[in-house]
Amino acid sequence: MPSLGRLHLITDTRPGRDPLAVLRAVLPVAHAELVVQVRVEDTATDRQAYDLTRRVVGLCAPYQVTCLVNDRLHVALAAGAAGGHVGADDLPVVAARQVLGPAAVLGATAREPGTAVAAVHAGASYLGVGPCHATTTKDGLPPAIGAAGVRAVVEAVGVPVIAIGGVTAQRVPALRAAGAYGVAVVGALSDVADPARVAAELIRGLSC
Ligand SMILES: Cc1ncc(COP(=O)(O)OP(=O)(O)O)c(N)n1
Ligand SMILES: Cc1nc(C(=O)O)sc1CCOP(=O)(O)O
Ligand SMILES: [Mg+2]
Repeated sequence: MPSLGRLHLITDTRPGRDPLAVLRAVLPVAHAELVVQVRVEDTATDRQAYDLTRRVVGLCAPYQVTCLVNDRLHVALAAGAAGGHVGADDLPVVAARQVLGPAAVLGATAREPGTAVAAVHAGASYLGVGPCHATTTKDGLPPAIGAAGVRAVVEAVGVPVIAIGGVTAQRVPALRAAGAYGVAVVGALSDVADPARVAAELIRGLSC
């Protein structure tokens, strides 16, 4: 299993966004500290997800950057990604592990310690934990759990915890202090004029 980067860039495929331009800017700054999770809108076709993933895998390869695919594990396998990420509406973690095989990176969403422990027993190699803070990127999320909620999960499991939801460079130190191994971001890198500069700030915070 590849060692896990601490900065997870989740592709922003909302209208008007250019996830590949953001990735091209961030890769030379982040190198192997980066993980890219290809996440497409539910309305996207598998072909669109596959084509985007192939391009991401191709961009990541020279930097030894891990590429994962959200939800659509068949796309991950077909496109040569290193693994995938599943949540409560996706394949159960144990089934996702069967699909991907023992060597793949498999992330699972957990919002509290009980789900987190179950996901690790079922085969998750890391956990996405949140929403840490309010976010406008995704609708329908439960209330933010804050750094304290992240700490509760960290104390319950032995796999890397990736904090997600409203994460900014300013918020990284508190999340790291709570035991987060890394962070996953959409808007922090997609909604800014200079994603390379922000990626460098995020990585500085994650290195402490
Ligand atoms: C790192 C990380 N953490 C959490 C999620 C959310 O996954 P999920 O709950 O399945 O929701 P969708 O992203 O599928 O809408 C994630 N993708 N990555
Ligand atoms: C895709 C996703 N999942 C979340 C969860 O808590 O499960 S929060 C989120 C969106 C994160 O975007 P931003 O960095 O712009 O807040
Ligand atoms: Mg999902």
